Amino acid sequence: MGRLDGKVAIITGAGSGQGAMEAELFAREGAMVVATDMNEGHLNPVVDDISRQYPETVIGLKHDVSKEADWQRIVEEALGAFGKIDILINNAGITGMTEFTLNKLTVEEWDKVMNVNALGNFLGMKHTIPAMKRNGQGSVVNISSLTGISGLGGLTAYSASKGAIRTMTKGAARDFGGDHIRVNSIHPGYIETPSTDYLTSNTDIREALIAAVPLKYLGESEDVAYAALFLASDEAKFITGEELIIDGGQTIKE
Ligand SMILES: NC(=O)C1=CN([C@@H]2O[C@H](COP(=O)(O)OP(=O)(O)OC[C@H]3O[C@@H](n4cnc5c(N)ncnc54)[C@H](O)[C@@H]3O)[C@@H](O)[C@H]2O)C=CC1
Ligand SMILES: CC(=O)C(C)=O
Repeated sequence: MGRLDGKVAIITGAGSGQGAMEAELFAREGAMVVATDMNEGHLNPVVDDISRQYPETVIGLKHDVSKEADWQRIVEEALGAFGKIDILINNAGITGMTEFTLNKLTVEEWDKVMNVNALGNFLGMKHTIPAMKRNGQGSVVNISSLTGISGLGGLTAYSASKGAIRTMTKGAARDFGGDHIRVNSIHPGYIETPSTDYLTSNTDIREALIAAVPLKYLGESEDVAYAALFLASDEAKFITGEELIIDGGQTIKE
C-alpha cells in the first residue's frame, strides 16, 4: 500500500532539488505524477528516471508557473492523462539576485521574483482548485520558506514573495475548507540543492549556516519531500491553513 495510492499530483519545479525528490517519492508512494518545470533539460532526465522505476506513473510537461496560459494547458493535459487532480505541490521558485539590499533592488528584479513565486502559487491554486472541487476533495502544499516568516536581509523580493505565499495559503484554506480542499505551507530553512550552491559551496558560509542549526546539518531535499508527502496525503486530513517549518531547529521558539 502506498501512502498516495490512487491520487494524481501536479508538482512544479520538478526538474531539480526538492521538486525532483517529491516527484520520485510521490510516484514511489503510488501517485500518478504530473512533473512540470520551465527547464526541460533538467526535467526530462528526472521523468525518465521515475518512469524506469515506476512505469506509467509520470508525465513531464514544460511549464512556466508565472504564465496563466501555461497553467490552463497543464491542467488540461493532467486531466487528459489521468482524469482528475487531487494534489498540487506549488514548489517552483527562484531566489532572484542575492545581496541586493532594499535600496538597490530594481523594479524588474522585484517583478521577476514576485511573478514566479507569488503569482505562480496563486495561478496554480486558481487553475487546479476547480478540478479538485469537481473531484470532491484536494490538497495543496505551497512551498514558502523561513524567509516568508522572518524575512532575510538582502533577499527583499524573495522574502516578500514567500510571505505572500504564507498568507495566501491561509486565505485559500478558509475559502475552500467547505469543499474538502486543504491548503498548507511548508517553510524550509537551508536545504542543500542547486538553489543554495552559491552559499554552501563557500566553506566559511557553510560552517556558519550549520552552526546556526541545532541538528547540525543543512537540510536535504528528502527532509522537505517527506513533509510534503504527509500534508498531501489523507494522513493530514484534519490539517489546513497550517505552516510547517523544516529547519533543523534553527528557529525553535520558546
Ligand atoms: N533550498 C533551500 O534552501 C530553500 C528552498 N526553498 C524553496 O523551495 C523550492 C524549491 O527550491 P530548490 O529545490 O532549492 O530549488 P532548485 O533551484 O533546485 O529547483 C527549482 C526548480 O524550479 C524551476 N523553476 C524556476 N522558475 C520556474 C518557472 N517560472 N516555472 C517553472 N519552473 C521554474 C527551476 O527550473 C528548477 O528546476 C523553491 O520554491 C524555493 O524557494 C525555500 C526555502 C529554502
Ligand atoms: C535559502 C532560503 O530560501 C531560506 C533559508 O529560506
